[in-house]
Amino acid sequence: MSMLTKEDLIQIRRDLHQIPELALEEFQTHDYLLKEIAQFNQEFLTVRELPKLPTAILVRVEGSNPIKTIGYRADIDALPVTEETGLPFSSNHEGVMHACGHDMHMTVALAVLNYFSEHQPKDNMLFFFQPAEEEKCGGLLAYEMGVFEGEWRPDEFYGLHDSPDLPAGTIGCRMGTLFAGSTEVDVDFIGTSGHAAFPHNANDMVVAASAFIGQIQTIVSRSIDPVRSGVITFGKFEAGTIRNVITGKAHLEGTIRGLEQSMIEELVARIKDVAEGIARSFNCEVVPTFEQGGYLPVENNPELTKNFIDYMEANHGDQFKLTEPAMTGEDFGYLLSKIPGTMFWLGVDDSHPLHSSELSPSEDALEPGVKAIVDFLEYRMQEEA
Ligand SMILES: CC(=O)N[C@@H](CCC[C@H](N)C(=O)O)C(=O)O
Repeated sequence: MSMLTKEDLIQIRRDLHQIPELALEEFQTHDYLLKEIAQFNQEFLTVRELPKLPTAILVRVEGSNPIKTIGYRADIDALPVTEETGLPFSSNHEGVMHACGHDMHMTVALAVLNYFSEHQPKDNMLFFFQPAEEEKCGGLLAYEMGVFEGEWRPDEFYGLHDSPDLPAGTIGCRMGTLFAGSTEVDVDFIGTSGHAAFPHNANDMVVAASAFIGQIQTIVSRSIDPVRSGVITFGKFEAGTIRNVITGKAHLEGTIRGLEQSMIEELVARIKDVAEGIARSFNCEVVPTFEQGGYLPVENNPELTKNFIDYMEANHGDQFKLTEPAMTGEDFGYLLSKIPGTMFWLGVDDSHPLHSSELSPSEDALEPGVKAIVDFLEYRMQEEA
């Protein structure tokens, strides 16, 4: 088992929880991870940093008699959320929080790496501490800069996401699509600014953007077959500066989700229709822009995922659950489109959902999660390719 004790795991998690950083700004996190890794047995390890992706860390573990390389990825970024957990180890970074549990992901990955630094694996291993999952697609950035080449290219890739909906320590997975694809959408409104007292001399973009939001939320509910699944969420609404000025500008940021790319394309087309309609009815400019980047659906490789599920059901049956697809996005979907692998859930048993300012994953998930993953990876290396 991992040479890190439960107390070590909890301390690492809490240290990381206090220093959450946004996509591509994970500098303190990077330094913390390097410091922890430097304390591991270095005999089999090669640590690699990426000048063009300076907060990323790759660690290669030399196998004793390798026939393949197994990759394990953990995302390291946080969200612009003001923490409201009231925990004694709450975020020290104002307005930033590990509201998606990536502190848990990093802790589990460190523990798994620590184990294999003490117990040389038969096959090579590659640990990827990845920046920028929540936005800016760190996995795609790394892949496109050629990181995963030669001895740094895994033959199969694994990664997890924490799930507040599953009991602490439970592993969840499914064949096929685990997570939705997502496309980011920004919408800019251009009208005419003016005095609050003379609305007839202005063109109020708070009203136009609000009408847009109202109409947008009829797309899924009124024009999509209810047995299919799609999501449109606008999480950011910026308009205006003071109560007595009519703003001539508004800016919205949202996200579109679908389990098939065709659903996302359908929603994009309908959003464009609504934008054109609002522009006409409010006599203003409405400019939507769309960006998918690396947020492809997370498609679990059939052979590797069957192997994963069969192993978990046979050896951790009381700790394993087949799950339904989720409308979360994950840029691990991009990496899995290039390198076969499996993403799975780790239950953290919390009443608060992912991205909540009160998310508080159960630390009881850490030890059983590490053990299940170490056991599976050792099993994976016993099998011939
Ligand atoms: C697991 C998770 O919460 N992932 C994020 C991925 C965000 C992708 C992109 N920035 C977007 O907003 O579509 C999620 O929000 O699902």
